[in-house]
This record gives sequence, structure tokens and C-alpha cells, in this order.
Amino acid sequence: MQKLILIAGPSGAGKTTISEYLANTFAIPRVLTHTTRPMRPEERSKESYHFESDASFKKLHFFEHVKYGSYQYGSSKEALDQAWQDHDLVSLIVDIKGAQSYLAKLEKQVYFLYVTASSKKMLAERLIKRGDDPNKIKERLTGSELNVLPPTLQKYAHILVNDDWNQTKRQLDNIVKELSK
Ligand SMILES: Nc1ncnc2c1ncn2[C@@H]1O[C@H](COP(=O)(O)OP(=O)(O)OP(=O)(O)O)[C@@H](O)[C@H]1O
Ligand SMILES: Nc1nc2c(ncn2[C@@H]2O[C@H](COP(=O)(O)O)[C@@H](O)[C@H]2O)c(=O)[nH]1
Repeated sequence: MQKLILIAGPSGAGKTTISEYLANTFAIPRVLTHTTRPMRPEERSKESYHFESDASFKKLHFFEHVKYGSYQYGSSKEALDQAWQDHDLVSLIVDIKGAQSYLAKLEKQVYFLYVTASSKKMLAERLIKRGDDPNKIKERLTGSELNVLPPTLQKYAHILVNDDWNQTKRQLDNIVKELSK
């Protein structure tokens, strides 16, 4: 069965780092999504996201889309189906609302990986080190943007506390082994 490793969690938890590890170690590609936010220095167009203007974003057809902070984000079923043509296991990063949409629509095809860290302090320190704007960090680590796991999604979530990268890698290796059986 084609499966989707759906990754969600707070900003700085390590979602992108994990998806890159899955791609580099197991050739599990990440399905790219679309955003209107500006590119970060370490990002590349069509590798990190499809970067859109407000006008080009409006023209696209999405499976689900959300406003997160000041920007729009959206993902398409076409991109997922295209990735599934070549790979039975793919990953996708979304916020909690996006995770709800995928779990509701794709059900058992989804392996929901909720990534977090032990403290907000740890998340904030990582975002500072990544070079994020301190005002945006505050915004991202409060309210709905913190991507707290709601009680309704707890039964679907495989929770990964990404404090220690070596331990995380071992956990990911086991997850992929199970999903590849
Ligand atoms: N286990 C870890 N220990 C220390 N630093 C980590 C760990 N995992 C990831 N990082 C670092 O933390 C920073 C944030 O990671 P990453 O960009 O993957 O988070 P994210 O969840 O995708 O965040 P966002 O939602 O804001 O895009 C990066 O600089 C990354 O290298
Ligand atoms: N529901 C969706 N959420 C998405 C999508 N693409 C990314 N995201 C989530 O947005 C926030 C912010 O991302 P960032 O790259 O600016 O840090 C984060 O929680 C992502 O998981 C999408 O297509 N749909």
C-alpha cells in the first residue's frame, strides 16, 4: 500500500531535518508544498517549497490550504499522487490543520509523525541559531501556531521527541523498517 509519512509539530522541532534524513538515507522523497512566505537563506526554490506570489497561489488547486502567520501554505493531491507513482513511501510536512485534513481523507494510508522537543526554550534556541527573526519566533511559539497536538489527533500520532539527533535517527530507522515490511 502506498503510504504517507505525515510530519507535523512545533516550529524548530526538526520536521524539515527529519524529512531530509528520510530522503537522503532511505530515498523517501518529500512532497513539496506551496507557500507565499519569503525564501530563507538556506532554502532553494522547488527544493524547499514552490514559492508563490499571492496571485499565483490563488490560481492553484489545493487538497488543503491554511494561513499560518502572515502567509499562505497549500498542498495538492496531484503532487502526492505523482510522488507515489515512483515511491510507495513519501513524506509531507504540514501544520496541525493540514494533518487533520490528511488524516480525515487518507486515513490508514497516513503514518502520522508528530515531532516535538522537550521545551519551548529548546525550540526557541534552535530558531535563533537558524537565524529566524526574533519577533517571528515569539509568534510561532504561541497560540495555534505552536502546533500543539490536539486530543482528537492523539490516537493517530506517533510522537517523536527530537532532543537528541542520534536517538532520533535510530527511531526513524526503526519506523522506516516497520513501514517497509
Ligand atoms: N535533534 C536536534 N538537535 C539540535 N538541533 C536540531 C535537532 N533537530 C533539528 N535541529 C536544528 O534545529 C533547527 C530547526 O530544525 P528544522 O528547520 O528541521 O525545524 P522545523 O520543525 O522544520 O521548523 P519550521 O516549522 O520552523 O520550519 C535547524 O537548524 C536544525 O538543524
Ligand atoms: N497545512 C499545511 N501546512 C503546511 C504546508 N506547507 C508547510 N506547512 C506548515 O506551515 C508551517 C510553517 O512552515 P515554515 O516552512 O514557514 O516553517 C509549518 O508548520 C509547516 O508544517 C501545507 O501545504 N499545508
